[in-house]
Amino acid sequence: MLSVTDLTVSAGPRTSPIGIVRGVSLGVDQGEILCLVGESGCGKSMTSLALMGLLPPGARVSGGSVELDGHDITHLAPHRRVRAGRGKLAMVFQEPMTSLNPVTRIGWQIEEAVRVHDPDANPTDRARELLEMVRIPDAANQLSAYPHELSGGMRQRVMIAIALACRPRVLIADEPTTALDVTIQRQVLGIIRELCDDLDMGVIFITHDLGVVAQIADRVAVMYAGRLVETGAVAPLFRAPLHPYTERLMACLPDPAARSKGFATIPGSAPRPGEIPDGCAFAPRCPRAQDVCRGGEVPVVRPEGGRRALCHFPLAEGETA
Ligand SMILES: Nc1ncnc2c1ncn2[C@@H]1O[C@H](COP(=O)(O)OP(=O)(O)OP(=O)(O)O)[C@@H](O)[C@H]1O
Repeated sequence: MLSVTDLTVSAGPRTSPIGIVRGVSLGVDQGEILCLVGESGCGKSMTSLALMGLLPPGARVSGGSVELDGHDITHLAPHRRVRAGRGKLAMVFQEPMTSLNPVTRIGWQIEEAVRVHDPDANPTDRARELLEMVRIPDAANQLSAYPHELSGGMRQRVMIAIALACRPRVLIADEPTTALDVTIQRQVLGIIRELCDDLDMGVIFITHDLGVVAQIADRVAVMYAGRLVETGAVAPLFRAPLHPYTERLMACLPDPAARSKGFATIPGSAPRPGEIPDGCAFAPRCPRAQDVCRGGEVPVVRPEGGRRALCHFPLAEGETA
């Protein structure tokens, strides 16, 4: 349904551009949740903003394509997407308080989105229906609430309701539960899963939390230094990661049983755009790296099951980096 091919996002002068997102290819199907995971600064948000046509000033799509339902929307400005009826991608951000207008009732804010995207619908009825879809109790009365009168979890549900106003084919959720405590986080993840199934909608869920990935993902795309280094279905990827970065990232998950051993970390830090080394960008931090990793093209490994990894020395099942 959404097909991204070789997407490249650059910043800086056109004569010497800096690559932020480097040749990302991914697809999302109806009723599927794809989790995009990686360390801070690896390009997750810039990828999603490029898909939405909402890149900040200074950053631009410099290559590749984005197709939604077979239509090329790569360079379509947001208002043109709405006019062309191709605004069927919606996004939810991390902190709802910065997206909601604090001095306007939430009902009015949802109705505003309905008027733009669904002009034939009765705005108040549809706003109530959207609040019910995100399981806000007593939806009719909650329409008159101001954002500060709602909890963080309820505010994030309102943001999801606004995103659903355009009846999206694909919902992009950028760390929507990071600011929530674990019980509320679980509720919001449950709502996103249900909406994905009930509306047959694709979801790209961005997170750096592998615990969240395990709860919600159908497929996972692991990003490092602007590139997808591994993609695959969630269960085989967790059971036997192919890329040393994926395996090291998973080893960093806190394990209460091994508390006395302290926290695992990946030594060093991810390179910033403009400072990414040739060859495999993870090589300087990779325990398996050899000379061949430090220059030239990195081969694509494609074992069975639609999996894919970029690595000279992928891991066998049970092996650690
Ligand atoms: N307007 C901009 N111009 C140039 N570079 C930018 C701009 N905005 C962000 N960047 C850079 O792009 C890189 C990727 O940022 P991005 O926000 O996509 O990372 P991320 O993986 O989403 O991180 P986080 O998990 O912290 O949100 C970062 O190195 C950031 O400094």
